[in-house]
Amino acid sequence: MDQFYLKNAALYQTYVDKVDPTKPQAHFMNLAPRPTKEAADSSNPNMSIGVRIRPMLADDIASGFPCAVYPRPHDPTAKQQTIDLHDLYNHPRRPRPIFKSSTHKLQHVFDASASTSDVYNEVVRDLVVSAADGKLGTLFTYGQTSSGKTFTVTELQKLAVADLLDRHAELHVTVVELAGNVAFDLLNQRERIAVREDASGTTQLVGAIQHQITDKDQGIELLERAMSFRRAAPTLKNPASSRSHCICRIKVTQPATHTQGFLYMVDLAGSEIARDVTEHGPELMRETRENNVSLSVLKDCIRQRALAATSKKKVHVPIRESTLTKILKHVFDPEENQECKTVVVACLNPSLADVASSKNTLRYAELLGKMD
Ligand SMILES: Nc1ncnc2c1ncn2[C@@H]1O[C@H](COP(=O)(O)OP(=O)(O)OP(=O)(O)O)[C@@H](O)[C@H]1O
Repeated sequence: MDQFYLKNAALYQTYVDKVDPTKPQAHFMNLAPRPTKEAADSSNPNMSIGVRIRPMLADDIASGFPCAVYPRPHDPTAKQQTIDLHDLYNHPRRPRPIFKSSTHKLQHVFDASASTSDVYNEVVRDLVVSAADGKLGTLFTYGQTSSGKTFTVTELQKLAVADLLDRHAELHVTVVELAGNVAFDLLNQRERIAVREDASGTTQLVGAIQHQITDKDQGIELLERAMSFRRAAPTLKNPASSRSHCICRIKVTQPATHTQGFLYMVDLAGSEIARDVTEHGPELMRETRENNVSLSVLKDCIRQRALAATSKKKVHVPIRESTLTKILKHVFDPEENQECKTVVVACLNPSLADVASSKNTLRYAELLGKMD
């Protein structure tokens, strides 16, 4: 596919240049227009979905792949923002490749010019306020490998800590890495820990040390120390690819009222498709398989949780099938009665080389928007 895209990069660009972004969906080369995808439900005040499109990096540009992801200009009056994705296909009965676009609508879209502070102010601050009020807040970033998840979540963690300290909260942080179903404490020399449900059904990180954060600099130092213990390996797509999920949990206590909230900030391992793993050795392949299994359980939980929101029948959400979803139980459990706000930031690498993965990421982001 890469060779096909590279060979037709100039043709692709001529199609992209002809796109009229005011149309609901751009279609060229005699393709019949399709109805625009059903907009995601943005009415749930406890769930926000954002998409962050990282810039094309020097390496992306040097590799010759054009940009495939085009956010439309921000419309402050609209409930949802629009992204167009342009792809190119071979058609057996046509002399030239076919250009095909899809339109995706999401609550919050951050283009390549947006800073992490913009993401924080628009979607994460509310979550932090909620945790400071004694509730549960969860942020997770997901997307294909090298889409900017770690870049985004690392900076958001620091902004959240600074904001919580400004709110005079007492903070205790735990940072855990999940390689498949095995959990390690990143603030205790990668000691292995256990993930268990207690009698009340709450998931506990047994053996993980909670470190108090006393000021911003010490908080940043702790978070950076945790990141330095994270497993990373060079891959075809990312010279410093995180090979695991990373969960940063901040316990937020208000000394005046004794309320206790939790903020979870989760950097998911990158999803990798067959093309991304052609140069993986056996160890990287094993990690990829394990990560893909837990991401797949996560997707099942997302799908089933969305179904549970609309079905009158009891729907099974397979929360216990992976350690990751056990830790995120409060997000997916339809029986959960503690108020929980969730923010998902789907990350995209805009290169045409990754367009199939980007489409998947956007589809799941739209599905998440339907969780009620
Ligand atoms: N918004 C951004 N602005 C500038 N550079 C970015 C941005 N987002 C990501 N990058 C760069 O893109 C590259 C990949 O980002 P990152 O490592 O965060 O991806 P990832 O999704 O966590 O990948 P993996 O799943 O493989 O760990 C890094 O070099 C990072 O610095």
